[in-house]
Amino acid sequence: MHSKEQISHDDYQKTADWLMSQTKHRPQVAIICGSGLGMLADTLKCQDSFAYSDIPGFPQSTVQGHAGRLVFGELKGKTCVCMQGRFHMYEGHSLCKTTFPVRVFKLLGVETLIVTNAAGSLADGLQPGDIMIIKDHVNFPGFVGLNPLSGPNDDKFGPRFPAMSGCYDKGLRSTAMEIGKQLGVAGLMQEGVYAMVGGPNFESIAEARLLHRLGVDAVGMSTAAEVVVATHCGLRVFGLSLITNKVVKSYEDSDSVNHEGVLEVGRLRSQTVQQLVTELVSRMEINNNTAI
Ligand SMILES: O=P(O)(O)O[C@@H]1C[C@H](O)[C@@H](CO)O1
Ligand SMILES: Nc1nc2[nH]cnc2c(=O)[nH]1
Repeated sequence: MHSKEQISHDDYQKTADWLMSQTKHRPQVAIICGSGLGMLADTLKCQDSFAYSDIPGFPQSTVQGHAGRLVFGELKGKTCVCMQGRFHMYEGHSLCKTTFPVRVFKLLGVETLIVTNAAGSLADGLQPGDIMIIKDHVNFPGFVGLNPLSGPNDDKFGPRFPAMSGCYDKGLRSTAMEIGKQLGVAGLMQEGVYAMVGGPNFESIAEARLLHRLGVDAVGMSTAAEVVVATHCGLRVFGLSLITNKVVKSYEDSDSVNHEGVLEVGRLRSQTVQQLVTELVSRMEINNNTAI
């Protein structure tokens, strides 16, 4: 299922055309909300929102904490589109389906993608409630050929062999750290490496130890595939992980992670994440690139 499914340029274009026929908003920034972080969409003014089930070609969200709505609106003078709910491999979607919205955003004229997620920390210095600014990722599904760019390359979006060095924009990362200082939350923030695994199970202790030894700071079940597709089509990317739990690395530790706990930390930190993203969008420079 994962390697065979192909989506044509026309399929992405049809969805983009439908959305442009339904809203006057022409977004410059897209935001993908992670588990428990859907409230980011609530900050948009003059909203037009669409249930995923009403959008032609869109996959459906099946995970608790992912509302399944695409929200357009204004944030600090920038036009944004916000995914209240994302798609994961473990839901049974192919990777090109999980990343379908990213290419639609490109066709809508989006220049910058903000990705957020809930993640478990491997790094000893990252505690639940901390915010990790993603400086790089490890795309584990890609190691075994599960890559959204597999199959014939669509040259209209980008090159066959895209570089991934520098895929998380350095300028946006340092602006975010600066904003953290001004908001008085610098103590909660640090940069780190995110790893995407397939899920849906959380890590065994041996897997956690392996990830830690490999230099992974936080692990989750999304994001890297979206960023690969965004980078391929030339979007500027900013990513953050809300650390919702520590990944258990010791056989003596009786802690155990669950999805409700993940959502709860999302609720507790929602306002801080919202302030950080709002201020980042406010300071962004937009080039007004034309859509493909
Ligand atoms: O959509 P994200 O990556 O934020 O969701 C994480 C990974 C799983 O979907 C879920 C586990 O609680 O949270
Ligand atoms: N794989 C993984 N995903 C998460 N999402 C939130 N916490 C975790 C975690 O500990 N592991």
